[in-house]
Formats: sequence, C-alpha cells, structure tokens
Amino acid sequence: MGELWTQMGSLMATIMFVYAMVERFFPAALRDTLQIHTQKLVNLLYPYVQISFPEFSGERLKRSEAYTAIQTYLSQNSSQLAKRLKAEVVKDSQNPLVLSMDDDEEVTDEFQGVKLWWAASKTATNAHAYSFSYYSPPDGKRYFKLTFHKKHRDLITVSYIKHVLEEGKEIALRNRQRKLYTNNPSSGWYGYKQSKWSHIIFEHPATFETLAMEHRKKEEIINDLLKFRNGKDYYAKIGKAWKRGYLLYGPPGTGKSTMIAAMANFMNYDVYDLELTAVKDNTELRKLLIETSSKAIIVVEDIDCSLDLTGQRNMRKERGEEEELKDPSKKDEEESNKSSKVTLSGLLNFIDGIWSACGGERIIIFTTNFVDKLDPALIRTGRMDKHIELSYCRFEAFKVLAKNYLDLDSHHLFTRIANLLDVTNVTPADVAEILMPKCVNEHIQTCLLNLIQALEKKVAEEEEEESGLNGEKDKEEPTQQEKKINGHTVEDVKGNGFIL
Ligand SMILES: Nc1ncnc2c1ncn2[C@@H]1O[C@H](COP(=O)(O)OP(=O)(O)OP(=O)(O)O)[C@@H](O)[C@H]1O
Ligand SMILES: [Mg+2]
Repeated sequence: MGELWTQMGSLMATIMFVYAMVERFFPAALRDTLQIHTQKLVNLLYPYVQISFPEFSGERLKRSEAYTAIQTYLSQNSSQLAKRLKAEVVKDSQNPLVLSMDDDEEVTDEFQGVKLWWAASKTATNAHAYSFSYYSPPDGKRYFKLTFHKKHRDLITVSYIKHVLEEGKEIALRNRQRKLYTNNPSSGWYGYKQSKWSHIIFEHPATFETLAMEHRKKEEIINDLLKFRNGKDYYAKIGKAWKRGYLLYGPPGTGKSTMIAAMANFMNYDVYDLELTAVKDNTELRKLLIETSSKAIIVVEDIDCSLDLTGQRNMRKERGEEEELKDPSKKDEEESNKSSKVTLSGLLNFIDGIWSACGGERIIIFTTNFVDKLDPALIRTGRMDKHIELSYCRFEAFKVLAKNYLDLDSHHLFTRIANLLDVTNVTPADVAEILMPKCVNEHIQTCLLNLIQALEKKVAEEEEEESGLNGEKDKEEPTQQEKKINGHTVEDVKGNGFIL
C-alpha cells in the first residue's frame, strides 16, 4: 500500500505541476475549462475518496466529538498495528494511559469486506514566519484522514462512519470511570464554580454474585435489566421513553442500597443520588433532572422520609387545614419555613412527565422501608415498573453470604442454620456482620457457631416475647386505641426494632 501511495503521490504532483505551468500560458477565459478537465483527469486516475475529520471544527474551541470517537475507535486497533504510538493520560478513564497512533501514522481497517485506510495527520505551520520570533511556532491542526475506493462511497459514508462513531463512543463509555453524583443545594448553583451535581468516582464493589437473595429473584432482575439495556428500538417502537422505574422495599439492612450498587456495576451506569430534602421546589427538581446524563441510575433513598409523600401526608393536610381555619397567616409562615416544597405531582412529573424522556436510558430507583405508607399514585403500575422486595435472610441468601465472607460452599452446620433461618427474621446485614471473621486466625467453624448461637438466642427471645404477649392478651384484650403507640401499630413498632 505504501508503494502505491508513493506512486499516486508523485503522479498527482506531476499533474499539478504540469497544470500550474500550462495554466500560465492559457487565456483567463479558458482557465475554468482547463481546471474542470484537469480535475476529471485526476478523478479518473485517482479512484480514491478522502474524508478528513479535524480535531477542532467550527468557530468554537471545542474538540470535535467525531475526532474523539474516531481516536478512541482507532486506539483499539492502532495500538497493535501502528509502529509509532502516542501515549496520553486521559481523565476519568479506567485505564488512564491511552495509546493512539502518532502523527503521520497509517492503519488499515476492514468493514464488510471493504478495506480502508486511516491516517493521523497534522497541517503544516509556517515555521519560517517564526524564525526570528521569540515564540515557537504553534502546533499544526490535527486531523484524521479516511481513504477508501470511490466505488464504496455509499457504504462508507452512510454505514461505516456511523459504525465508527458509535463504536468509539461505546468504547469510551466502557472505559470511563463511573461516577457517583449528589445534588448541591441551589445556593451553590450560580457563580464561578456553578454546578448542580457534585461527584466522586463510583467504586462500590457490590455485584449480583455477591448479593444475597434468592437465585430465581436475582435472575429475574438481571433479565429485566438486560431487556431494558437492549430495548432502545423496542421502546421507540411502542412510543415509550427509554426509562424504567424500580421500587426497592424491605426492612433496614436487607440490601436495598447494595442492590443499587450491584445494578450500577452490572449496567455500567453512573449513579445520581438525589437528596430530595435539598431541593427547594419542583422547578429545581426539573433542572436537576435535565442535568443528568443518559446511562444513569437516579436514586431517591428512603422516599418516605424525603418528602411529605406518605400516608401521613393526608393526616398533616387535614391538620393543616384545621389550623389554617383558625389562623390563616400560619400556613404561609409554615410554607416559607419548609426547606423543600417539592410536591407529589412534581415528583410524578419527574418520573414520567415529558421532561423525563430527555436523555433516555435512565433507571429511576426509589427505596423505602415502609411500602404500605407510600401514596398509591407514586407506586402504581406503570410508574414504578417493578417492585422488588428485599426480605430477611433465608438459607439461599445465607449461602451467598457464606461464600462471600468465608469462601464456603457447604458445611455440616448448614442444616442447623437453615432450620433456624426458617423460624426467625434476621437481616442479611446482621448475618454478614456475624459471619465476618473478627481476627485473622478465627476459624470458619467458630464464625458459623457464632451465627448459630446468635440465631438460637433470637429464637428464644422471640418465643419468650410471644408467650408473654399471649399471657397478657389472655388477661385483658387491649382496645384498638391502646394498640396504637404514637400513631404506629404494634407491628410498625416491632418492625422498627423496638422491643415492646
Ligand atoms: N442482600 C444482601 N447481600 C449482601 N450483603 C448485604 C445484603 N443486605 C445487606 N448486606 C450487607 O449489609 C450492609 C447494609 O446493607 P444495605 O445498606 O444495602 O441495606 P439497606 O436495605 O439499604 O438498609 P437501609 O434501609 O437502612 O438503607 C451492606 O453493606 C452489606 O454488606
Ligand atoms: Mg440503604
């Protein structure tokens, strides 16, 4: 190929030279005709088409997206094929040292059986003009040049370039370091360092393999996520925004936050941890949404605590209305004191209003400990597409934890543990804590025995508690009013870990 280029190059130079010489002797009126014919001759002898992709295009000093994507695409091939490489440190990449081909290097590529050539080039600068200058000449403008046979013009300009750009972006996305964002209070949105979200590198190690839950349930979630990830065309076909809502519910310590991390790692998405109490109103909420990238998981943890969206909402509303009747000025005062005025309708708009479709490929996750207390409008089907219950640790989940913490697949104590886990409710967080060896030389069997001891103690306590309750019940059946403690039923209080 190199030889061919050299021959072509000298042929072109000869034609241009002859053209320049002849042109001087031609009358001005005939020059245009001469130029057209010369061009035709060049086209005839040189059957290749060239496209260049400059690094900086337009008037704005912004690096061209196409150039970056091509560079990423080529760096995959060029690092093996090119002989002269350029090493660059790229921010936010998993592998910060990226090798790409150096200036004036050339690599070949193949697409659907068609061969094409990529070259990295630089425009020459007039170094002569700087020969007496204190300053060194500026660097020439870089560009990539794509050369291919003209008979493949349609294939290359339509399909190949699209393929390169998409692939380049995809590789960059795969290699980037994912981030965990949190929203800034709106007081910090303006001024010199304005930003609505702050971020750090997302490095949570949780995966679906290390997540303790029933295998069948786990598979179902993974399949759901896969279907979502590959569903771009499907969502477009059915006319639905490409997003999915999950509601994770279950008692504290059952792995809701761990599951979000596992989902983010599985999907390779960024995580936006939205702190609703720091959002002043619905407009701010919308602005935050617009500033999120695609391929993101937007999380609102403990939705019942973040907002006035729970069943208590109605109670407070009623109480508020009563007080307002007595003293109308009180309502305004209360409103201005409240830090967040995000309303249920604002949040619903955030989830499935027209703005929520911008960007695409987003997952919205709400977590709560009390699913029953959420407003039905928030969790109705279609809004939160999938409700996932994270429950207490049963034997199947325990086996995952034993593998994670003790690297253990089976043990003769497992049967005893399975029986105990069947009759008592302990969270995976509690089990994990007990299983974790407390010192370097703690034996596996000791950890398992510690767990059995803790579980037996819990079962005994629960039995004692139950027999005590039954005894009191026999004495006197409490009234409905007495069953409520500070507005919570006995079940609620137990769920919170209080002992009656
Ligand atoms: N299902 C699980 N699989 C693996 N580890 C778990 C699981 N559940 C809990 N853990 C362990 O317990 C710790 C606490 O779990 P996590 O923060 O995910 O609970 P949570 O449901 O989000 O609790 P909360 O409702 O209080 O936010 C985690 O760091 C993890 O080590
Ligand atoms: Mg949590």
